Amino acid sequence: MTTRIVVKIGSSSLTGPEGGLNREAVAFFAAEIAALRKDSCEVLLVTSGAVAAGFRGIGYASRPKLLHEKQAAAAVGQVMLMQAYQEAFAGHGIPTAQILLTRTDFCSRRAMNNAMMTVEELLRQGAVPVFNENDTVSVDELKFGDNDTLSALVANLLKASHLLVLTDMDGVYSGDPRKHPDAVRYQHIEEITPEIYAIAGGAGSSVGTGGMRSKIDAAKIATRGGVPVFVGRVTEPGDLSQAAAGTGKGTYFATTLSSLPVKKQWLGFMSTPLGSLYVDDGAVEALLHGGHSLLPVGVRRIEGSFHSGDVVEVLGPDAQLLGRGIVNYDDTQLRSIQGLPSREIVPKLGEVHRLEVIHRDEWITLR
Ligand SMILES: Nc1ncnc2c1ncn2[C@@H]1O[C@H](COP(=O)(O)OP(=O)(O)O)[C@@H](O)[C@H]1O
Ligand SMILES: N[C@@H](CCC(=O)OP(=O)(O)O)C(=O)O
Repeated sequence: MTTRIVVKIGSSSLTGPEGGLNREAVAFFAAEIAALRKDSCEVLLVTSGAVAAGFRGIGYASRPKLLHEKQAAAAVGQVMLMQAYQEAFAGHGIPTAQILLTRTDFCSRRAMNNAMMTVEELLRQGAVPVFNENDTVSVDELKFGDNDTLSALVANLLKASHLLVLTDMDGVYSGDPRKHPDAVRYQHIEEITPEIYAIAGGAGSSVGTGGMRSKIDAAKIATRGGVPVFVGRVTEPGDLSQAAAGTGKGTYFATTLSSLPVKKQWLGFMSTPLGSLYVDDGAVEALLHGGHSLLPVGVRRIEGSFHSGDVVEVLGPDAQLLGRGIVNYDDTQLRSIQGLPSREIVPKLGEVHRLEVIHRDEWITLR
């Protein structure tokens, strides 16, 4: 069985500190990916660097901060980026293809199925699909925020064997090494806890976007979808194959979970919850360990306004996120039955199509 690998390359690895595209870096990564493919791996590439590559070409002295300026720079830089990859991979006899996505695309099952079919065909034909966010049409609140998240969504969707997130640090440290010289590197992170989030800071270089926090977010999404993750540096020939083999210069996030059906991926990582349900300890046990549905008796507090069929998030008594699900009541109905045993629901509301607040089949654990 072919090993399918998603490689994400951050801006910090593709551009200089003053911006502009480092074409030698593009050629280096193309050679690394070509070597992986010789080891009978399929490789999908998620690349940043469009904004960083393009901003000087459109007259900005430094990487823009305003959304429309970033979008203009990306529109210029994306052409430069793809041209550089096309030339670099052509030297290895590998065709490249451009896939531009936005978060809105991921919310559409139809768009995702179309994208998946295109990507599977490209892989069958021996091409390297090169993904980036479609910065021209993304808007601030909908942007992935960074390509780390995009790479995790792609890895889950295409059921990758590994996600390799390449950056300018050789892994996740106990603090940003730029600010904490005594920080120590984690070789492996078994569980992504609030303490791990606490050590992950923002972007390091002048061209980065997501920082280590977004890489932790991406690792959480990918491992939840059954994809192990590497975050680290690839600077010498052979480093990428080492990263894929588990001996890379970085941090590994393992997972024992299986890949998720597209519906659960959408529910967990692409949907927008319209409400929050706070539940009691009994409901926490039922949802996290019992494999049960959420019943009205376990609901303690409701926030937001929503209709039956919308997505809501569910939180425990400690306000920690437990997961997301499709709710079977609107918020008004649910407020009138919260805390009631199931036998009292029909007398209270009349006939309902489902007693469960969230049915197990329409639930995803995110804890
Ligand atoms: N705990 C941490 N461990 C390692 N790097 C960290 C940590 N917290 C913040 N960082 C910063 O995250 C940066 C990598 O993210 P970013 O700047 O977005 O790079 P990229 O362009 O590769 O995505 C590092 O250069 C580093 O300065
Ligand atoms: N679409 C943007 C992505 C920016 C981004 O995510 O940057 P990074 O944090 O360096 O991966 C670009 O190509 O510049």
